[in-house]
Amino acid sequence: MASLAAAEAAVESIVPACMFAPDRGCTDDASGVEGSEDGEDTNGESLVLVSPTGQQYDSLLRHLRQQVDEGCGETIYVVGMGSDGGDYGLDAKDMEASVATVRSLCEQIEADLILLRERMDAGGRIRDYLIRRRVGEQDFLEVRVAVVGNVDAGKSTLLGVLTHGELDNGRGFARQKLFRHKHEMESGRTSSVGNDILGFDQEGQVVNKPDSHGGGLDWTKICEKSSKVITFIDLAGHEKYLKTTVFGMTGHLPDFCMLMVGSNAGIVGMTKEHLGLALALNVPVFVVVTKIDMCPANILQETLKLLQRLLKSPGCRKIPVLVQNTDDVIVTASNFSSERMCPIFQISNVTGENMELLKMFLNLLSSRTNFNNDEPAEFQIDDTYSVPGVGTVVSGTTLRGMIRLNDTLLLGPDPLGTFIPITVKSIHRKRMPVKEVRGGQTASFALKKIKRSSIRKGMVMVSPKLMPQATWEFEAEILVLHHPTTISPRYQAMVHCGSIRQTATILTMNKDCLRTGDKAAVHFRFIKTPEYLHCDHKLVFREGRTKAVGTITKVAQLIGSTSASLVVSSAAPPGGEHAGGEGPAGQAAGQQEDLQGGRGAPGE
Ligand SMILES: Nc1nc2c(ncn2[C@@H]2O[C@H](COP(=O)(O)OP(=O)(O)OP(=O)(O)O)[C@@H](O)[C@H]2O)c(=O)[nH]1
Repeated sequence: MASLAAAEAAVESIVPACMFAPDRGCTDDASGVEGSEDGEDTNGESLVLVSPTGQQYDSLLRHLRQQVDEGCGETIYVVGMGSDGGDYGLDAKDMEASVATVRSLCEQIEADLILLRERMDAGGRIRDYLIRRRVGEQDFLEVRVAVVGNVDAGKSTLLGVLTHGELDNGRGFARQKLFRHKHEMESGRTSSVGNDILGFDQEGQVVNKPDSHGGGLDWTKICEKSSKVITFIDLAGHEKYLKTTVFGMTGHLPDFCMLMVGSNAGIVGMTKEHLGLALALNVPVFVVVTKIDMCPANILQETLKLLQRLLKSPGCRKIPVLVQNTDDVIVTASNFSSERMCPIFQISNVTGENMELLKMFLNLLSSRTNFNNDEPAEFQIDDTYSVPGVGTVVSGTTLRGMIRLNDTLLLGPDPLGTFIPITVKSIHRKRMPVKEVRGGQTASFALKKIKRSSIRKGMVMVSPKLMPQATWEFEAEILVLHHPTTISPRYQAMVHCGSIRQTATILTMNKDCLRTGDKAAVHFRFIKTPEYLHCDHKLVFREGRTKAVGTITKVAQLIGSTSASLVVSSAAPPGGEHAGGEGPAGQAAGQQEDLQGGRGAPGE
């Protein structure tokens, strides 16, 4: 990415992990209450846990519940820390009493308490615990990690090693278990957006147990045994599959991005491109440097040096942190989603060196988005299948709300902007039949009486309460990351927004032309079909080497349906099926759309 490349600053040292104090402990929350209300000193917090009064206990409980909610079901909790965030430590007796208090708090919120580490300070012991809310037998916390990096960085190999528990031979052994398409098997390259899952039990142990004959993984068993499931979105490294990679990053809603770098090859090919994409979409990135078994020490050091320069450059503004032991894992995982920190792991898929640190880190990652189950449901479709004996199946991500069996949702928009009512007849989550799915969960739905050909990626299934509208046009604030010359009205490129992927034309913009580095408010129009869009959604606008990122600011409403039973589509696509780029820019715009802020009132 040009802006990254241009901006690499020569800053040298990698920041040690220890400079980041764990910030998700009980300290600041509870102490804010106890410290001030009860006049405790800075060590008051650690002592409050030893024998809390009824009032203190209630406040500790309230704060723990809030922390766990904010952490989407889990948090790292430090026992023996002062209210100023400093380490104080407790003697064995006080530690025992404090842990008993925390355990009792955990029982109240139905969570497990798992010891991560114990360290000694001048005042005594300090312990970090993982507190994870218990979920039902069929339920688990879900975290999505997009896996990117240049060709040959070892992405598929690492996923093979992690999910199948067997090391690689350096000649492609581990990755064979993941290949899904024949041409990939032949060329050894990943072209599809693949999904692999890694389950962790309450103790943080990997539960994946490949079948001893075929080496296959039983997803149902993994999910049943897991309290946390990491879904890896394995994205292609080769430039020719960039479209798929961008789709994976926008459409599969990753919580985090794992950027893989081959230590011997260094920062080459698509590495910067992929990093830039993650940054543009605000997805926190951690880096895994592979092949350390075969890399001479001086080359590894050079790669690490270039990597940290890139991460610290003004285009990235990250704080690279080398993860070398379990303490570093806990500190980086505790601060990862909130800070600008970028943890860096150095691993070998062949010897397994540092693999345990990476696994521990993955187990401690928590989803970044808190979903409210009471909101009207919204599900975005990122793939469709025809399953023999079942019919049409759509897969995708639940963006919000809950979807239950037999719910009626509106599916659309079709090329006319229409949404049609459909009933959910069966739901699968990670290949398991379930009765409901919630915001943040991926799922597949079997749909009755609908042809696969009438469903596109980018369509949605939403609650009728949302009265969905389709739109041909929208406005976005965009930043041009790279363009060889200048962009002006009528320019066309592919817009990626969530699972939408469609060419759009620039109708107007608030500047005459745009060059690399320019920001502008741009009015776009899709060329083929209207789409279901939201304000504030991130988008990527790209064509060849041209890349821009942005945020939707206004959505023009054109057509839609207002209830499950009422389907309205009075307007034909203005300018015909392929209007964009042909007729004058203003012609279509002049018909009936009016750019409104937000989603506005539903149309008729
Ligand atoms: N010695 C050694 N070889 C490795 C390691 N990781 C991967 N390899 C080898 O590197 C080659 C490329 O690995 P892949 O996993 O296919 O790379 P990729 O990043 O998935 O490549 P694409 O799918 O094309 O994007 C394979 O031959 C692996 O066996 C490692 O840690 N050490």
